[in-house]
Amino acid sequence: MNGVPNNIILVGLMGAGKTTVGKVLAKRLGKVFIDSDHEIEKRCGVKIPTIFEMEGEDGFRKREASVIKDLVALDNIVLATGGGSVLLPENRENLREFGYVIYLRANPHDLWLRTRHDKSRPLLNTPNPQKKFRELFAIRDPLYTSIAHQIIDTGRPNVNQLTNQLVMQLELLN
Ligand SMILES: Nc1ncnc2c1ncn2[C@@H]1O[C@H](COP(=O)(O)OP(=O)(O)O)[C@@H](O)[C@H]1O
Ligand SMILES: O=C(O)C1=C[C@@H](OP(=O)(O)O)[C@@H](O)[C@H](O)C1
Ligand SMILES: [Mg+2]
Repeated sequence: MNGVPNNIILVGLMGAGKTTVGKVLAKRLGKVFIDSDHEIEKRCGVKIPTIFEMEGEDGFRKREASVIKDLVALDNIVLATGGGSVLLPENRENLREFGYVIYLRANPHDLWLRTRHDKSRPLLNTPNPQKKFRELFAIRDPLYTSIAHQIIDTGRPNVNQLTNQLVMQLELLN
């Protein structure tokens, strides 16, 4: 591969840091940052909770698959995906082929701590979001792992430390 791969894809559960780390990482690497959720919102003209309200999760997944299919035609980007992007086999294939997939991993408790004040994630709008995170982790951790070229545990370091670590590791790839 010789150094930093052309396209870098961040996957992981809600709160893993895909959007936050992705932005900083793209800047550091001189790549364009794209977030598939922002792209879906741009195309629809409404926010994600509204899409879930109007079309349900299935409707959202169809839009997400269509956006991912278009984004993997680009080049030299850092792509932050939505946490559920790995559910469809079609997306997993597209993402894995597109570039270097990094799974930002965190435990359900830390993910809950990071997201509990943010109301923009419809799947967490339940009486017991901590339980929801445990359930999502059980289903999705194997899916993220199945397409990842690299798995990073995000427990301790802050966003900047994490990005520094990632840049170093990417530069050392061969
Ligand atoms: N490694 C980290 N350490 C501490 N806080 C983090 C870390 N990664 C992300 N966060 C915080 O968690 C929240 C969710 O991050 P975000 O980038 O939106 O996650 P995602 O896009 O994966 O759902 C943000 O407030 C962000 O600052
Ligand atoms: O995990 C999921 O199914 C989702 C994650 C969200 O993105 P983040 O992972 O960036 O929070 C967003 O795509 C939507 O609310 C559904
Ligand atoms: Mg995000």
